[in-house]
Amino acid sequence: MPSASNCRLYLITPPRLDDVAAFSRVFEAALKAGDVACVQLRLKDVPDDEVIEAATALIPIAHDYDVAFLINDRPDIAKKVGADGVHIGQDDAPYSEARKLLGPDAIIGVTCHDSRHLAMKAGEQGADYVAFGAFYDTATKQAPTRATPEILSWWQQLFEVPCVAIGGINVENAAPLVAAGADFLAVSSGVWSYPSDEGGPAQAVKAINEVIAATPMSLLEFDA
Ligand SMILES: Cc1ncc(COP(=O)(O)OP(=O)(O)O)c(N)n1
Ligand SMILES: Cc1ncsc1CCOP(=O)(O)O
Ligand SMILES: [Mg+2]
Repeated sequence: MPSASNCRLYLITPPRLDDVAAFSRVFEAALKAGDVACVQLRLKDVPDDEVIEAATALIPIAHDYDVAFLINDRPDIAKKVGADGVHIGQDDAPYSEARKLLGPDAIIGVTCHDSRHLAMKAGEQGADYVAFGAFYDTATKQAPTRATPEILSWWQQLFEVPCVAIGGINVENAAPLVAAGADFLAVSSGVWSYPSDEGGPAQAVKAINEVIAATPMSLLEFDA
């Protein structure tokens, strides 16, 4: 039986930001264009100083729009820059360490790939969300697993902790994940690489919000 979806957009920054001032302008236009619940600063293989510089520029903008700001991989940097939390993967700092460092109010999300077991473990530990993926092909990361939408329906039906869908999500392919029960769609290239002659990232944020608004939740059948 279809019911209204509460799904929201979760932005992941591009993996490199060569010009933080220029990106800040694009970032603000994107946040102005439609609902965004959360932003994750995901700069890979760059010195800490670059992460700190980007976070220092982007956090005030995110907070102006009531958007939570997370740091990828690094609870220590999240604490240092005053971020709202951290996203950790299975090869990053353990959940318990991140929670100890950041305290009870921080948002801590955990990568669970396509694993029910990892998600139940993260949920029991106290994670604020569990992330499943990759749902589609993506050039942003060599994703080690491919998830199917049934895992979202399974999680949505059984647990209170929100679930995030990630991996290759864009305006065209977002709807089945909303219908399957994703609480958040985590999107990077589907927003930042949206063609400028079609309105660029701001238009992508608007269009994904329109897809979310037009898509009721209609949970899939799953194996028990
Ligand atoms: C929301 C969200 N989900 C999954 C990931 C992937 O995290 P991880 O497996 O640690 O890989 P990297 O992002 O660190 O390359 C994520 N970052 N965000
Ligand atoms: C970080 C991450 N983890 C699994 S897929 C992925 C990449 C997300 O970026 P995109 O939305 O561009 O596929
Ligand atoms: Mg990681």
